[in-house]
Amino acid sequence: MAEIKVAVIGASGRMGSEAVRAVEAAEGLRLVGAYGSGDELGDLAGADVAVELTVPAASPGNVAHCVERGIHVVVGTTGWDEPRIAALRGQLDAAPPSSSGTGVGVLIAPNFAIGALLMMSFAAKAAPYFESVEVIELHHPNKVDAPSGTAARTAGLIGAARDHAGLPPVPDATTHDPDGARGAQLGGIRVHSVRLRGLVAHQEVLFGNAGEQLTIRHDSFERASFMPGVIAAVRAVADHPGLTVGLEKYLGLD
Ligand SMILES: NC(=O)c1ccc[n+]([C@@H]2O[C@H](COP(=O)([O-])OP(=O)(O)OC[C@H]3O[C@@H](n4cnc5c(N)ncnc54)[C@H](O)[C@@H]3O)[C@@H](O)[C@H]2O)c1
Ligand SMILES: O=C(O)C1=N[C@H](C(=O)O)CCC1
Repeated sequence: MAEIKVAVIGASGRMGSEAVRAVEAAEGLRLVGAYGSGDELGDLAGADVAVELTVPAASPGNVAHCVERGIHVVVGTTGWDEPRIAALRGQLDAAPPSSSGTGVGVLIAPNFAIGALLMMSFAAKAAPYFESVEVIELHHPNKVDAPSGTAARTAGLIGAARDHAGLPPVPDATTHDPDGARGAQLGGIRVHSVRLRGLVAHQEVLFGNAGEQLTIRHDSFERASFMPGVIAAVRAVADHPGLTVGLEKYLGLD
């Protein structure tokens, strides 16, 4: 297999610095560029694949820059809502071919950890069987976005599974909540965001029926937990032209 040239955007950050080390240690991958805030991206030093790990405000611009140059992108940055995704689809339609002559591939991965992918898959599987469900995501206090990308994705999967099963809305008698104590509502699913010193990235999905509860919990204790997924995505993105949302699609876990 030919060597894959990789650039990391957001290379000084918590995830980016870990990704730099993981790429350097991975067989068949060569780190050709590491970019931080304010750096000129240019042609990304001839990279075949860019790993984008920055902030929601910068990510769409960075991804567009890569796509316009035929560079595949693995995106870990959160904040990719529907309007942003629609704009990216348009950019992909107009993209030049990649260095290998194939269509450009972009993966948006709300979570790279294998356990988190399974947690989301299990939650989608359980969703049709429970009357009530709520998502609690818990992260380090330096995180700038809420709810987490993982929680938004989980709520979307659960909502779709409930709709498909013809379930009614989640029961909730609340009529007075002036301070937003019931959390955010994403597609009809309540999501609660905790920010606590000492945490990394954690999520619980609570399902309830009369007389029983199912809790599905995932914990990332270290950012090392994300790196096998980042490397797998870098290796696979060129084989998946166009936009893919969710690493589970590459791994056959969906
Ligand atoms: N998909 C996953 O599994 C996963 C896991 C952890 C974090 N994340 C997400 O990854 C993103 C980064 O998280 P983090 O904890 O590393 O954040 P961080 O704040 O530690 O790092 C972000 C870095 O991006 C840099 N940056 C900002 N604008 C930039 C630009 N225009 N060009 C280049 N660099 C720029 C910042 O200077 C900083 O070094 C967040 O959106 C987070 O939610 C995703
Ligand atoms: O630390 C973060 O920030 C994380 N962001 C992603 C999210 O928002 O879901 C993945 C988990 C860690």
